Amino acid sequence: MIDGYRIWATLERFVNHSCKPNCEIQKWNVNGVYRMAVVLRDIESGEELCYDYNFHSYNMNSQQDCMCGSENCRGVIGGRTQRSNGHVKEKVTPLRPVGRPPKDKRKSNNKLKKFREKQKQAQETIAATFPVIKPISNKERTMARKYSIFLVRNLDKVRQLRTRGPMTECDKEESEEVVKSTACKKRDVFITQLTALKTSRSVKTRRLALAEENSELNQTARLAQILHQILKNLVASKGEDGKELASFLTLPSKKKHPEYYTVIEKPIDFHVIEKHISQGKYTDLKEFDTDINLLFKNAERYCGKTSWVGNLIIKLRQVYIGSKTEVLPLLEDVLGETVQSLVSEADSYDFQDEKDEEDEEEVIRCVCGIFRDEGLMIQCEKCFIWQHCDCMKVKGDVENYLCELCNPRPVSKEIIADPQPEDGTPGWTYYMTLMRDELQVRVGDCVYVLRDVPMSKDISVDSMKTSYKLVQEIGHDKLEIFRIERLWKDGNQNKFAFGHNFYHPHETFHEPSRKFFPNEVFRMPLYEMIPLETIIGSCCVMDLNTYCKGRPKVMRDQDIFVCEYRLDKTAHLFYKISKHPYAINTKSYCFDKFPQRLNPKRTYSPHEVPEAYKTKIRPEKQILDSSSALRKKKRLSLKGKAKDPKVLQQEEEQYQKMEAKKVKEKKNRLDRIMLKMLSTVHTKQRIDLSYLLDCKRQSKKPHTLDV
Ligand SMILES: C[S@@+](CC[C@H](N)C(=O)[O-])C[C@H]1O[C@@H](n2cnc3c(N)ncnc32)[C@H](O)[C@@H]1O
Repeated sequence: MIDGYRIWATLERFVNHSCKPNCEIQKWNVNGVYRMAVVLRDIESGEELCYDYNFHSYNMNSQQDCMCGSENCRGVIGGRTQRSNGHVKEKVTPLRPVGRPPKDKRKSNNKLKKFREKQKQAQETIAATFPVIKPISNKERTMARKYSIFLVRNLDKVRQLRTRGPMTECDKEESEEVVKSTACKKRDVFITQLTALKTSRSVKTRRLALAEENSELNQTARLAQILHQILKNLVASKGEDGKELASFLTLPSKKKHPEYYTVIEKPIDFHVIEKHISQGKYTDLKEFDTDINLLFKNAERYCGKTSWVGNLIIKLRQVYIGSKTEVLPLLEDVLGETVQSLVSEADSYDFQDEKDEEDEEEVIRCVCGIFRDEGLMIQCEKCFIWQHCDCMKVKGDVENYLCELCNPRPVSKEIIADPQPEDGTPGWTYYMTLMRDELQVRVGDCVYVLRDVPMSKDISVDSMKTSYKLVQEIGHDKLEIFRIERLWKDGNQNKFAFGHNFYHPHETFHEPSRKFFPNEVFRMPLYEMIPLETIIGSCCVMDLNTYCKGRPKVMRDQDIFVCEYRLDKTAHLFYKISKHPYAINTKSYCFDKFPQRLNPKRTYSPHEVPEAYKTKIRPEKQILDSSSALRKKKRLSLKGKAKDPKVLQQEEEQYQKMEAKKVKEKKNRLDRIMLKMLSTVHTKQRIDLSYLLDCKRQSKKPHTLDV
């Protein structure tokens, strides 16, 4: 550990940065564990060791000044390859290790070379086949990515090039007009709404108006475009006979089929949904989802699940899920992070649940405690539960097999992994489960791990330093969450686990505006090896979909965490986890499903805004309010001593003057502090904090302080 940010690090943490270093940091893979090595050049006696941090600078405006004193000092620590204030820093040749470059470097260099060659070849082929299309500008590219315009436009172009040769001017105008007219059609409704809203908002500031336009209307309009696309896919999907599947799903005439309207409480069809989209009714995917599912359910209810319409609905559902997944990146762009769960909602509930019900009777209960249907399984003749043959040390062909409860016998709860990992260390035995006293820990489990317990002087036994036996003195908030990926006993029968950590939100680097679930954690790619002694207890980290469905039995609520993202090594960047390893069994014998799926919302925790700041009372007013309360108190205490009303009025006026003077003094002091702060900020990079004064502006004349 060379980063002392989270836990106590090793000696290497004291190595300072230099722009002209005499060491470098290399990453080595030692038995599957990453190690950082400080590799030295020839060092003079007494020479200070230093290496080039080359940090990725998180905040380009507040980089740390470098004091290495070397000739080519870059002035700041790190950011060698980054742009700083618009300039690329001078490139410094890094110190190269002697001999062959590390394996991964060689590989990536080769890959890059191959990729460039392939790219060149592809470009040559394209140039030979088609006339060259003028490359699009950066601005166009950004817009094209955002709205997928590029794809449509170029697809048309390429198609035309293939069929009829180059596009004529006339063709161009035609295709542009089609794109323009559809875009206009979609936008018109919202522009009308926008104008209506603008007129009713004339009292508000322009900035506020802009913000509202961006966050609400713009979002709805962009969402509408995507929903149109999904609906278009649904309506256009065809069955085996070539007929459009959706053509059977239009609402019947009320006169001809009045019975339909007595059976179906909320009739809906694709035309209604399209109308809702065009009117901007859908502000999130959930509302749209509800309507589409209602349409499917109505059809199933009226015609029956097993009818030909029922079969048609199954196909349409698949098209629907496929279309949603296709536009997922666009949806994420418009709606934010929680889209994945919404997209997977329909499939998870409608299909998975049915499947679960079918398999419900097949109960797995094995000594390993793992509820996974894997390897050869055997069923108890008496209680009908299934067990893993490997765990029970039986072969699949045993007749009249009875589990350890129906036929009581001693069984080991430490299950050896079969086969042993190929890259395992010779002399070590790898396990699927191991016992830490009474606690059974399994590969795939999440556990609380105790780390670096400050040792009190009277504890003389060294092994107690990080033992679970000290947990009562530590408190659960000091524990780390750890996913076990390997378990083994070394040659001396010491037990170890290998796996990775999860970070809590406060341990990550994130924008202040990022929201979190209260029990959200993030998967870290830092792997480590821990003695089993350091494991305190079990917990459970779930993917969002399963988290919304229910809870594993025998797991306390406070030990449940939800994880949707993994972090990079620096804990700076968040990546969505597409496939979660170690899926949780959601069958009823080991999982309690909620009657209704949860819909958790992310909040600003752990950056909760103190209550006092949430109220709209301005600090000034608060001071005045509290002082008037004091005065009232005073007056009450003087009750009984009659005073001349004139004297009272004079006193009141005097008091008000004093208060006003105090407020003025405070204001002056604040101005002085702000001006002082301002003088420390680099002139070119001033930060505009004027928005902080917005609430003042609404009631008073504009503030002129340029912060
Ligand atoms: C890993 S620590 C190095 C050890 C640190 N000097 C100490 O005594 O604990 C990194 C910190 O040391 C300081 N530092 C290291 N190299 C520096 C340099 N060239 N110029 C200025 N500060 C430096 C910075 O404060 C930096 O955040």
